[in-house]
Amino acid sequence: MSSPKGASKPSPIHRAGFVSFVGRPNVGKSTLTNALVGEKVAITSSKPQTTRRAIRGIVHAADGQLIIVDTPGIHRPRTLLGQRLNDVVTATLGDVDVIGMCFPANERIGPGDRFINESLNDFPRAKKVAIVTKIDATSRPAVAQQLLAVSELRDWEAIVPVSATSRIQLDVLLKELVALLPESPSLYPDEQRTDETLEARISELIREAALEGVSDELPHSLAVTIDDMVERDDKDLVEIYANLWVERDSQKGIVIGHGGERLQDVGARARAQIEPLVGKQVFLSLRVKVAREWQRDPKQLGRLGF
Ligand SMILES: Nc1nc2c(ncn2[C@@H]2O[C@H](COP(=O)(O)OP(=O)(O)OP(=O)(O)O)[C@@H](O)[C@H]2O)c(=O)[nH]1
Repeated sequence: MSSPKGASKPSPIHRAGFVSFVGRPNVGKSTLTNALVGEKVAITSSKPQTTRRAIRGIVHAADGQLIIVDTPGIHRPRTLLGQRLNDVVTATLGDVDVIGMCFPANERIGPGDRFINESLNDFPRAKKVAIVTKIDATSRPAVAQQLLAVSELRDWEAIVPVSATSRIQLDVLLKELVALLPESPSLYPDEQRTDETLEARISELIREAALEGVSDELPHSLAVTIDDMVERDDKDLVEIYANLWVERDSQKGIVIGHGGERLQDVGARARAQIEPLVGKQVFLSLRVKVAREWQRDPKQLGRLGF
């Protein structure tokens, strides 16, 4: 069959693939993921090492689809939980097309950055891009200095300065990342932004609310499970029954707060985030429970979803 007259030009190249952002804790990986995806999919927090799961955010660009696999910070394991985090990182990075290593513009490159940069040699398949984050937080000369320092670490495919919170250069970064992906049709439907289950996203929002304004020892000791989600027939309402797990009785006190005030606050903040997600009113029941030393116990880790 001959081709019809005036057949349309071959369509432009479409790309799709996986990217993972790595870097020391607190360099802005989760915030960058959220800013690129345009919807809250990854937990962000001012506390380091709060990202546990490989969460995918999906960015739909005109010429490609970028699937972001958000990994926890690479660090040396201290507990069994730490060990599992590193396993997640290794499994994830072995599988992605592009690794975006993040360096905050406002902090000098240190041994932690060098350690991670060197470990990237173990993943030869992935193309490596340097992302200088938080450029809003420092001066232009300091950003320039950081770009130079980063360029000396390895032969990057690209070096892109960005600010996730001020939304500076996000389009440039997206273009660079998509250009490095393999030619492929979209891997996910257009309307989809994440492949996390609703339950997992709700758990993360509760965890994030519970971590706000607590002392540094708590983040690793906090896990959330959802017992039940009930859609009410008579009202536009979802009832969510969740447990907040801590390791020690003393931590239980911290989470609940004086007269239960803190827990009420946590519930209110979590609910405000969950309601737009489920598109309904939410009744949220939070119970704080103690699972002793759960970070070191494989059985408990399994039960808590790690
Ligand atoms: N000024 C400024 N702050 C930022 C920017 N991006 C992130 N931050 C802040 O940096 C802190 C850490 O951000 P996260 O996105 O949680 O960092 P992360 O690298 O995902 O941290 P882990 O999950 O611990 O690995 C938060 O307080 C953010 O608000 C940015 O572009 N500008």
